[in-house]
Amino acid sequence: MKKWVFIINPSAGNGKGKRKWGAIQPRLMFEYEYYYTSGPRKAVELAKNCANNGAELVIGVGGDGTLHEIVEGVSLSNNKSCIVSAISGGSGNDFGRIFPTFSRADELNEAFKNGVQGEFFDLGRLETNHSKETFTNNAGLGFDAYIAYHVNKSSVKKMLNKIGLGKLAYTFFVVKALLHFPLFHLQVNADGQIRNFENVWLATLSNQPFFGGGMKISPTSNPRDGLVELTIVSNISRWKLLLVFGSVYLGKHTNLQAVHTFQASKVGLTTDTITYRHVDGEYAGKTRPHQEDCFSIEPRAVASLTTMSS
Ligand SMILES: Nc1ncnc2c1ncn2[C@@H]1O[C@H](COP(=O)(O)OP(=O)(O)OP(=O)(O)O)[C@@H](O)[C@H]1O
Repeated sequence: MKKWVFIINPSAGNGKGKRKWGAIQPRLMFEYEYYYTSGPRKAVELAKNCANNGAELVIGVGGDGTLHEIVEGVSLSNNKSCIVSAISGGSGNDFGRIFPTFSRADELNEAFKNGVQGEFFDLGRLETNHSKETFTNNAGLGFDAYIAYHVNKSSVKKMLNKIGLGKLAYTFFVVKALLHFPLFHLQVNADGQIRNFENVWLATLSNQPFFGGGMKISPTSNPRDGLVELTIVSNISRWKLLLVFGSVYLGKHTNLQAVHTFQASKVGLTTDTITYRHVDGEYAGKTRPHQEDCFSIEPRAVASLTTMSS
């Protein structure tokens, strides 16, 4: 019998995921299992167990943090044919900009009746001296990770979320980061080629084009090509950096002098000072000076739903 599982993060999108699930669940016309996550990292174990117990499809209801955990969990299972999809219910939802997802109950009912097919995509891996992480969309160091760290631990965000103004917290921390973020020196080892960069704001490794809720940071990234794209922003004034962010939405930033891009299968990044890391927008610890963080791609590691065009 087909086994479909929903994993719902009730806190994603300030309750948006939970509300979407509440609207969809009563209209589902097939048998399924569903679980709520009770806190950070819980979706990893849930997804791994569901895949090991024969799930054909695991659907995450939440944002990119939730999907990050579900993809990791499925990658750790011994069920290589388990497919991951989503009902976007977070604030960013970059997973759903590139991988097929569901938004209505009738789509789910139809798909269950007709059957679904999977298509493997590449999984990003980050290995440091102290940890191992995966990434589905992107990972990186610097300014954006600093913002992710401060927003997520901030009590201001929780307070503003309660009155529906959670996005203001991001604006607050973007301004704070513009004023206070300490720039760093970065050594890049891209497939054996060494380059050095001064006054770096951020270095992002992309498995797919989108980042930070719709910014097209790496327009040429393809999650099925076995490669990762590196985007570095350096040597630009604090206020001109805002222009870079403006142009990223259109994917036009890659022509700017302050933006450097590389393609590789393996990238080592070494900073001269401590800076912040993220994987799929979730804070992932801090770098140690002069210790290399190694980013790589595991080709075709996990299955998403087949895209319409293929
Ligand atoms: N029950 C829970 N309570 C609190 N946090 C949870 C719970 N379940 C999962 N989480 C955590 O919530 C975080 C955010 O999830 P997700 O990214 O899906 O939502 P989001 O609203 O898009 O958040 P973001 O603002 O980071 O984009 C994840 O790191 C996840 O580990």
